[in-house]
Amino acid sequence: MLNLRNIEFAYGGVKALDDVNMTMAPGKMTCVMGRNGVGKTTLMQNIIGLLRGSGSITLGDEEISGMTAHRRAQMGVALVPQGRMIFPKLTVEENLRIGLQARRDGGKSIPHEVFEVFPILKDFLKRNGGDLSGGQQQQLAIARAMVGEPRVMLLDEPTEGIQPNVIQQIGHVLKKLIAEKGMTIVLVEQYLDFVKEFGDHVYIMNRGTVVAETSASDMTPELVNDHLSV
Ligand SMILES: Nc1ncnc2c1ncn2[C@@H]1O[C@H](COP(=O)(O)OP(=O)(O)OP(=O)(O)O)[C@@H](O)[C@H]1O
Repeated sequence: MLNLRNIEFAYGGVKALDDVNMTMAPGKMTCVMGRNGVGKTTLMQNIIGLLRGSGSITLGDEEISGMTAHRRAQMGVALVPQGRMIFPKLTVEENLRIGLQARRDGGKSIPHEVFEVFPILKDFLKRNGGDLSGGQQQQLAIARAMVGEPRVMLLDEPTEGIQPNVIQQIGHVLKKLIAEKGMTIVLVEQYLDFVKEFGDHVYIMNRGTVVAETSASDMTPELVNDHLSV
Protein backbone atom coordinates (compact mmCIF):
# COMPACT_ATOMS: atom_id res chain seq x y z
CA MET A 1 0.00 0.00 0.00
CA LEU A 2 1.30 3.43 -0.97
CA ASN A 3 -0.09 6.21 1.16
CA LEU A 4 0.28 9.95 0.56
CA ARG A 5 -0.65 12.32 3.36
CA ASN A 6 -0.66 16.12 3.22
CA ILE A 7 1.78 16.35 0.32
CA GLU A 8 2.80 19.94 -0.43
CA PHE A 9 5.30 21.15 -2.99
CA ALA A 10 6.20 24.55 -4.47
CA TYR A 11 8.42 25.57 -7.39
CA GLY A 12 10.07 28.59 -5.79
CA GLY A 13 7.11 30.54 -4.44
CA VAL A 14 4.56 28.87 -6.71
CA LYS A 15 2.56 26.12 -5.04
CA ALA A 16 2.13 23.08 -7.30
CA LEU A 17 0.83 20.53 -4.75
CA ASP A 18 -1.49 21.47 -1.92
CA ASP A 19 -2.50 18.96 0.75
CA VAL A 20 -2.64 15.92 -1.55
CA ASN A 21 -3.97 12.75 0.09
CA MET A 22 -4.19 9.46 -1.80
CA THR A 23 -4.12 5.73 -1.10
CA MET A 24 -2.87 3.37 -3.79
CA ALA A 25 -3.68 -0.27 -3.11
CA PRO A 26 -1.66 -3.33 -4.18
CA GLY A 27 -3.33 -5.36 -6.91
CA LYS A 28 -5.11 -2.29 -8.24
CA MET A 29 -4.61 0.34 -10.92
CA THR A 30 -5.07 3.76 -9.33
CA CYS A 31 -5.47 6.52 -11.92
CA VAL A 32 -4.58 10.17 -11.40
CA MET A 33 -6.43 12.39 -13.83
CA GLY A 34 -6.77 16.10 -14.45
CA ARG A 35 -6.13 18.75 -17.07
CA ASN A 36 -2.67 19.91 -18.12
CA GLY A 37 -0.71 21.69 -15.41
CA VAL A 38 -2.71 20.52 -12.36
CA GLY A 39 0.33 18.87 -10.76
CA LYS A 40 0.21 15.21 -11.82
CA THR A 41 3.84 14.95 -12.97
CA THR A 42 5.01 16.97 -9.95
CA LEU A 43 3.22 14.46 -7.73
CA MET A 44 4.90 11.46 -9.43
CA GLN A 45 8.30 13.11 -9.04
CA ASN A 46 7.60 13.68 -5.34
CA ILE A 47 6.70 10.00 -4.92
CA ILE A 48 9.95 8.80 -6.49
CA GLY A 49 12.00 11.43 -4.66
CA LEU A 50 13.28 13.47 -7.62
CA LEU A 51 11.42 16.40 -6.07
CA ARG A 52 11.14 16.71 -2.30
CA GLY A 53 8.20 18.53 -0.75
CA SER A 54 6.60 18.02 2.64
CA GLY A 55 4.11 15.48 3.95
CA SER A 56 4.17 11.76 4.51
CA ILE A 57 4.70 9.01 1.91
CA THR A 58 4.51 5.48 3.26
CA LEU A 59 5.12 2.24 1.40
CA GLY A 60 3.72 -0.56 3.54
CA ASP A 61 4.91 0.28 7.06
CA GLU A 62 7.89 2.35 5.96
CA GLU A 63 8.07 6.12 5.73
CA ILE A 64 9.94 6.80 2.49
CA SER A 65 9.55 10.58 2.23
CA GLY A 66 12.96 11.15 3.85
CA MET A 67 14.74 8.71 1.52
CA THR A 68 16.78 9.58 -1.56
CA ALA A 69 15.43 8.72 -5.02
CA HIS A 70 18.01 5.94 -5.27
CA ARG A 71 16.88 4.38 -2.00
CA ARG A 72 13.21 4.62 -3.01
CA ALA A 73 14.03 2.83 -6.29
CA GLN A 74 15.67 0.07 -4.24
CA MET A 75 12.57 -0.06 -2.04
CA GLY A 76 10.66 -0.99 -5.19
CA VAL A 77 9.24 2.29 -6.48
CA ALA A 78 9.66 2.70 -10.26
CA LEU A 79 8.55 5.48 -12.61
CA VAL A 80 7.91 5.15 -16.33
CA PRO A 81 8.34 8.85 -17.07
CA GLN A 82 6.39 11.09 -19.38
CA GLY A 83 8.12 11.15 -22.77
CA ARG A 84 9.60 7.68 -22.02
CA MET A 85 13.19 8.92 -21.50
CA ILE A 86 14.83 6.10 -23.39
CA PHE A 87 18.59 6.50 -23.86
CA PRO A 88 18.67 6.91 -27.66
CA LYS A 89 22.33 5.98 -28.18
CA LEU A 90 22.18 2.87 -25.99
CA THR A 91 20.87 -0.42 -27.36
CA VAL A 92 17.59 -1.93 -26.20
CA GLU A 93 19.58 -4.41 -24.13
CA GLU A 94 21.67 -1.65 -22.50
CA ASN A 95 18.52 0.33 -21.74
CA LEU A 96 17.03 -2.75 -20.08
CA ARG A 97 20.22 -3.41 -18.10
CA ILE A 98 19.90 0.04 -16.51
CA GLY A 99 16.68 -1.23 -14.90
CA LEU A 100 18.68 -3.96 -13.13
CA GLN A 101 20.23 -1.35 -10.82
CA ALA A 102 16.97 -1.20 -8.86
CA ARG A 103 16.94 -4.96 -8.17
CA ARG A 104 16.82 -5.76 -4.46
CA ASP A 105 18.12 -9.31 -4.95
CA GLY A 106 21.20 -8.21 -6.89
CA GLY A 107 19.91 -10.08 -9.97
CA LYS A 108 22.12 -9.48 -13.01
CA SER A 109 20.05 -10.94 -15.82
CA ILE A 110 17.03 -9.49 -17.59
CA PRO A 111 13.96 -11.52 -16.54
CA HIS A 112 12.60 -13.54 -19.46
CA GLU A 113 9.05 -12.38 -18.80
CA VAL A 114 9.72 -8.94 -20.27
CA PHE A 115 10.31 -10.63 -23.63
CA GLU A 116 7.18 -12.75 -23.19
CA VAL A 117 5.00 -9.67 -22.81
CA PHE A 118 6.96 -7.47 -25.25
CA PRO A 119 8.44 -9.92 -27.83
CA ILE A 120 9.51 -7.10 -30.16
CA LEU A 121 12.19 -6.12 -27.62
CA LYS A 122 13.87 -9.49 -28.00
CA ASP A 123 14.06 -9.05 -31.78
CA PHE A 124 15.46 -5.53 -31.35
CA LEU A 125 17.93 -6.18 -28.49
CA LYS A 126 20.91 -4.83 -30.47
CA ARG A 127 19.14 -1.83 -31.98
CA ASN A 128 19.60 1.65 -30.56
CA GLY A 129 16.71 2.87 -28.41
CA GLY A 130 16.49 6.00 -30.56
CA ASP A 131 15.73 3.91 -33.67
CA LEU A 132 12.55 2.42 -32.17
CA SER A 133 9.06 3.77 -32.92
CA GLY A 134 7.20 5.67 -30.20
CA GLY A 135 5.13 2.61 -29.28
CA GLN A 136 8.21 0.40 -29.14
CA GLN A 137 9.99 2.96 -26.95
CA GLN A 138 7.03 2.97 -24.58
CA GLN A 139 7.22 -0.83 -24.37
CA LEU A 140 10.94 -0.51 -23.65
CA ALA A 141 10.32 2.10 -20.93
CA ILE A 142 7.79 -0.18 -19.21
CA ALA A 143 10.08 -3.21 -19.64
CA ARG A 144 12.99 -1.25 -18.13
CA ALA A 145 10.86 -0.57 -15.06
CA MET A 146 9.75 -4.24 -14.91
CA VAL A 147 13.38 -5.42 -14.93
CA GLY A 148 13.84 -3.90 -11.45
CA GLU A 149 10.91 -6.02 -10.18
CA PRO A 150 9.17 -3.08 -8.50
CA ARG A 151 6.36 -3.27 -5.95
CA VAL A 152 4.94 0.02 -7.19
CA MET A 153 5.01 1.11 -10.83
CA LEU A 154 4.07 4.71 -11.63
CA LEU A 155 3.37 5.52 -15.28
CA ASP A 156 3.09 9.13 -16.47
CA GLU A 157 0.78 9.29 -19.52
CA PRO A 158 1.95 6.03 -21.15
CA THR A 159 -0.65 6.25 -23.94
CA GLU A 160 0.44 9.71 -25.13
CA GLY A 161 1.15 9.57 -28.88
CA ILE A 162 0.89 5.76 -29.07
CA GLN A 163 -1.12 3.83 -31.66
CA PRO A 164 -4.30 2.03 -30.43
CA ASN A 165 -3.03 -1.57 -30.74
CA VAL A 166 0.03 -0.83 -28.57
CA ILE A 167 -2.18 1.03 -26.05
CA GLN A 168 -4.28 -2.13 -25.71
CA GLN A 169 -1.16 -4.27 -25.34
CA ILE A 170 0.15 -1.98 -22.59
CA GLY A 171 -3.20 -2.13 -20.77
CA HIS A 172 -3.15 -5.93 -20.81
CA VAL A 173 0.47 -6.10 -19.61
CA LEU A 174 -0.35 -3.80 -16.66
CA LYS A 175 -3.36 -5.98 -15.78
CA LYS A 176 -1.12 -9.06 -15.90
CA LEU A 177 1.39 -7.44 -13.51
CA ILE A 178 -1.48 -6.67 -11.15
CA ALA A 179 -3.00 -10.17 -11.36
CA GLU A 180 0.23 -12.17 -11.17
CA LYS A 181 2.38 -10.03 -8.89
CA GLY A 182 -0.16 -7.97 -6.96
CA MET A 183 1.74 -4.90 -8.12
CA THR A 184 0.55 -1.42 -7.17
CA ILE A 185 0.06 0.47 -10.42
CA VAL A 186 -0.37 4.24 -10.46
CA LEU A 187 -1.33 5.69 -13.79
CA VAL A 188 -1.32 9.37 -14.72
CA GLU A 189 -3.66 9.47 -17.68
CA GLN A 190 -5.80 11.86 -19.68
CA TYR A 191 -7.21 9.17 -21.99
CA LEU A 192 -10.59 8.42 -20.45
CA ASP A 193 -11.36 5.22 -22.40
CA PHE A 194 -8.13 3.63 -21.16
CA VAL A 195 -8.95 4.51 -17.55
CA LYS A 196 -12.46 3.10 -17.90
CA GLU A 197 -11.23 -0.12 -19.51
CA PHE A 198 -8.24 -0.88 -17.30
CA GLY A 199 -8.39 1.36 -14.20
CA ASP A 200 -9.81 0.57 -10.78
CA HIS A 201 -9.79 3.72 -8.66
CA VAL A 202 -9.59 7.31 -9.88
CA TYR A 203 -8.39 10.52 -8.22
CA ILE A 204 -9.08 13.72 -10.08
CA MET A 205 -6.77 16.67 -9.45
CA ASN A 206 -7.25 20.36 -10.03
CA ARG A 207 -4.88 23.19 -9.04
CA GLY A 208 -2.54 20.90 -7.15
CA THR A 209 -5.09 19.08 -5.03
CA VAL A 210 -7.56 16.18 -5.17
CA VAL A 211 -11.03 17.43 -6.08
CA ALA A 212 -12.83 14.12 -6.67
CA GLU A 213 -12.42 10.40 -6.11
CA THR A 214 -14.40 7.59 -7.72
CA SER A 215 -14.19 4.05 -9.02
CA ALA A 216 -13.23 3.97 -12.70
CA SER A 217 -16.51 2.29 -13.64
CA ASP A 218 -18.50 5.06 -11.94
CA MET A 219 -16.93 8.02 -13.76
CA THR A 220 -19.87 10.31 -14.48
CA PRO A 221 -20.21 12.67 -17.45
CA GLU A 222 -20.44 15.50 -14.87
CA LEU A 223 -17.02 14.65 -13.41
CA VAL A 224 -15.53 14.50 -16.89
CA ASN A 225 -17.16 17.75 -17.86
CA ASP A 226 -16.16 19.60 -14.69
CA HIS A 227 -12.56 18.45 -14.37
CA LEU A 228 -11.31 16.75 -17.52
CA SER A 229 -12.71 18.09 -20.77
CA VAL A 230 -10.91 21.06 -22.24
N1 LIG B 1 10.32 23.03 -13.31
C1 LIG B 1 9.26 23.82 -13.03
N2 LIG B 1 9.44 25.07 -12.58
C2 LIG B 1 8.40 25.88 -12.28
N3 LIG B 1 7.11 25.51 -12.41
C3 LIG B 1 6.86 24.26 -12.86
C4 LIG B 1 7.92 23.36 -13.21
N4 LIG B 1 7.35 22.20 -13.63
C5 LIG B 1 6.00 22.36 -13.55
N5 LIG B 1 5.71 23.61 -13.10
C6 LIG B 1 4.36 24.14 -12.86
O1 LIG B 1 3.74 23.36 -11.85
C7 LIG B 1 2.38 23.12 -12.18
C8 LIG B 1 2.14 21.62 -12.26
O2 LIG B 1 2.84 21.07 -13.39
P1 LIG B 1 2.85 19.52 -13.72
O3 LIG B 1 3.76 19.30 -14.87
O4 LIG B 1 3.09 18.76 -12.48
O5 LIG B 1 1.33 19.29 -14.18
P2 LIG B 1 0.69 18.07 -14.96
O6 LIG B 1 -0.67 17.91 -14.39
O7 LIG B 1 1.59 16.90 -14.93
O8 LIG B 1 0.58 18.63 -16.44
P3 LIG B 1 0.81 17.87 -17.85
O9 LIG B 1 -0.39 17.02 -18.03
O10 LIG B 1 0.88 19.01 -18.81
O11 LIG B 1 2.08 17.10 -17.75
C9 LIG B 1 2.12 23.86 -13.49
O12 LIG B 1 1.57 25.11 -13.19
C10 LIG B 1 3.49 24.02 -14.09
O13 LIG B 1 3.56 25.18 -14.89
